[in-house]
Amino acid sequence: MNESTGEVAPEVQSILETAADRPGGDERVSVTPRSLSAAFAAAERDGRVPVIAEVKPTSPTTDGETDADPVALAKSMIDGGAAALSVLTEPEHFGGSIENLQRVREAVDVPVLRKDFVLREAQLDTVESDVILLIARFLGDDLEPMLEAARDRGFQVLVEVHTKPELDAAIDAGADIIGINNRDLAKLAVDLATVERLAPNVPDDVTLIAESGVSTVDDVRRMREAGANGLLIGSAIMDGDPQTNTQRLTGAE
Ligand SMILES: O=C(O)c1ccccc1NCC(=O)[C@H](O)[C@H](O)COP(=O)(O)O
Repeated sequence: MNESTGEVAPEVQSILETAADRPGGDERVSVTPRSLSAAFAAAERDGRVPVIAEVKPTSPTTDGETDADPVALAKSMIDGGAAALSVLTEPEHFGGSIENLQRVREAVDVPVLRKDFVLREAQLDTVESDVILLIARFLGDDLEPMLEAARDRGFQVLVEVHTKPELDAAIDAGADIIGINNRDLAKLAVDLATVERLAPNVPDDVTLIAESGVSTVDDVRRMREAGANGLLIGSAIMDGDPQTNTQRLTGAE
């Protein structure tokens, strides 16, 4: 783990410890990705808010765990208008799996984000996805080499930030898709003002994604007004009927 991690909630400390122990893939992956920007543009043309809907069986801040079939969940999110999907592959704290990602990506034709805590280059080779998440806080000085290593394999890279220094680091590293996480991993508290505060510092040619804590149509509008090109939404879609929930949120404008 990188020195720059700083203080994090005990749940996140546990996530990082298990992530550090997880092996990488045996062979270098080579991805031909489905374009996230094309998927967002298609959604905009249809009048849908570009939403990356997340298959998230559980999390440290969720009660219980769903045993619903991830492929059925994914298809209902797409029927609800999701432009892209995110699939948790972290097993211990989020109930995710590599198999879930593989099955979902095979079953749909939209871009699929691998949502995990990737800390080392070899972990990029665990499985193919169209987009991969790198979290600036956990990578520190390794962010730029990891971004390059991911792009060399064909991945589109979503770099997640929560603070202005992390945003500056992401921009310096050359990130062209940046997710501002409204969830503070030090306390697990969510504050939508995070996106509002940081978004004005994001260059116009960067695709900006508002992550976490978006529950209502008003939240969607608030994040869009702050400048988000797309939104990553998990709990509010998973809680109840995923198709109806996705339809409500993608139809917010
Ligand atoms: O969701 C959590 O409880 C969580 C706890 C600790 C670290 C990360 C966590 N979430 C990861 C995510 O990035 C979210 O799943 C994603 O942004 C969607 O958030 P939400 O719409 O609030 O479910």
